[in-house]
Amino acid sequence: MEEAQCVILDYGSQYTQLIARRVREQSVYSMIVPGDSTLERVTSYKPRLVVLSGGPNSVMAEGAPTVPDGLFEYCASEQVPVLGICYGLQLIVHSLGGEVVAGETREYGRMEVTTDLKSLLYHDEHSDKQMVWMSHGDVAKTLPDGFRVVGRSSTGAVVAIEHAERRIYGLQYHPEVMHSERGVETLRRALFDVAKCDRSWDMQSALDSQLATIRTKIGNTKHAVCALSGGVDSAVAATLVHKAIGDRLHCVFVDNGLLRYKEQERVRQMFKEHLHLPVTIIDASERQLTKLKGVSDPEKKRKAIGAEFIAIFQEFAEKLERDLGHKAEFLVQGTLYPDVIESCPPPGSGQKHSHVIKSHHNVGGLPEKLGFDLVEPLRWLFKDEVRKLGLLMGVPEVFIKRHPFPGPGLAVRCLGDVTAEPRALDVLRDVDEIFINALREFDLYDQIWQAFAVFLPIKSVGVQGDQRSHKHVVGLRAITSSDGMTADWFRFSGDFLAEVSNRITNQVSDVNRVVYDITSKPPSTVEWE
Ligand SMILES: Nc1ncnc2c1ncn2[C@@H]1O[C@H](COP(=O)(O)OP(=O)(O)OP(=O)(O)O)[C@@H](O)[C@H]1O
Ligand SMILES: O=c1[nH]c(=O)c2[nH+]cn([C@@H]3O[C@H](COP(=O)(O)O)[C@@H](O)[C@H]3O)c2[nH]1
Ligand SMILES: NC(=O)CC[C@H](N)C(=O)O
Ligand SMILES: [Mg+2]
Repeated sequence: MEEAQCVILDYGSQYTQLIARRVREQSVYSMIVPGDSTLERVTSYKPRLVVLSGGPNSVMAEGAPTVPDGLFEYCASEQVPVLGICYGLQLIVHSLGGEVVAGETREYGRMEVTTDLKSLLYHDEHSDKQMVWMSHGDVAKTLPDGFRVVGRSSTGAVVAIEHAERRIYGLQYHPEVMHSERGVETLRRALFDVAKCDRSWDMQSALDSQLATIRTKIGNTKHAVCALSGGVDSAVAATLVHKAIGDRLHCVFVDNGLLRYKEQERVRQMFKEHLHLPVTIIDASERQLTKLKGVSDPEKKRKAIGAEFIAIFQEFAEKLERDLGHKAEFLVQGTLYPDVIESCPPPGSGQKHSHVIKSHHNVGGLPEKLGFDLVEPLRWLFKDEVRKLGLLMGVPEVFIKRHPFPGPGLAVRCLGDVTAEPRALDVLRDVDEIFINALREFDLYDQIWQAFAVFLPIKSVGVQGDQRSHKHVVGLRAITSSDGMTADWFRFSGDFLAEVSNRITNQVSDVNRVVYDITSKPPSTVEWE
């Protein structure tokens, strides 16, 4: 049986994989298992640290997930430390005799906490104050015997606890998210100072093992279709699979009518100059927009787009079979972990406690009858890890540095029925182009993780040239992030925003008002739908 120094019990947090990647970043191999696994399963990995993840449930609710029977006894007898995060902390408190109650207010986003520098979790820090990221409603009211508080919020709430002798630790905040300032250091202390793990994992070994896995899966004669979007994930996935199976890989790019300004031409040029892989471009704009007519529910829109993508890939595979005589049994997609976790708890993944946030077109939006076996070599990675893997394989910077662009494209940025207002998509394209060009001109593009415009299906009153106008409102969004799981809005200067707003209202005649989105994720998401 495989060994993993760190075993993460998953209670359905949006951030479980993020914990795993933070552990990978420390060169420690980790394994995620469902929160209700048996004790035997957990102990079979011979962990040196057991982490209990966050989750959407409340420990007080009937049927809420609990720790495997005997976990705390095993950890005590084998001297294996336990770290609970958010729901994990609440589980520790609830299971060992303390009390968890619903907080008076829920806490989402940034918060300053004061920590006890005597705790092993914080022991070599210079300051006892740090900014952390919260996402919870319940709080620990009384602690089980032997526990003490080692971190408090400015309002006095318990945010970190420990039982130093039993080596059980709990954090109410999320150390794994980038916006928790010193979260990585805290996890590092848990891994090395508390649990004495060794560093023995790296990206090159992950690359080698992925290549071997792909070769075994596709074999020496079979063919695969690769959905290529011009974005970084599919460029890296295609490069990886091409390394494994060479010309048996057939790439296809779909223009679904929801792309940005001149995207098809630009992507065609990028593929030609930089990627050197044969790509077939399919124009499916009309059929996709017809399918979206009258659909305004965001989930229905996403599913309609996912289904159409697959229909097009299937037709492409049939054409390949007719032209070349090879049946493509596999579909390669650049699916990343955030696509998976927000979309659906995939069967067998152990994420059955998670909530569906939105169905990404390439995961939860897929139709039931796929007709392909999926090859998704990046499925367990995050965007920045994919960028690193891409650089390791020599994928050109034009792909690596591009802002992400979702497969459902402008459909999730044009709220409601995208066909309701005939000019909506064109207005959105023009506004987006002005905004992105301004970011490049003012040297801001690379400081921002993702930026785009949103078309709102409402009109507002304005005055232009002494005349009353009744025109559309557009939103601008720009965020900082490292992986898209959490995000903060980018602090532009007022002058920059004024310049962009001016350009938009002067150049796009359908718009008389521009607003800037100042919400973090959580509580918002990056895209508006
Ligand atoms: N227009 C498209 N044509 C073909 N495949 C697409 C298209 N858009 C998305 N896909 C497929 O869906 C996957 C997920 O899309 P997603 O936008 O998350 O990744 P990406 O486009 O490769 O990278 P990025 O997130 O940087 O935009 C892609 O990796 C690709 O396999
Ligand atoms: O390929 C994709 N298909 C989708 O259906 C999809 N939905 C969101 N995104 C991108 O994922 C990141 C996180 O976005 P959200 O906070 O809106 O979920 C952001 O980078 C989004 O642009 C998608 N990408
Ligand atoms: N993020 C979490 O783990 C949340 C835990 C629990 N559902 C709460 O709201 O307090
Ligand atoms: Mg994309």
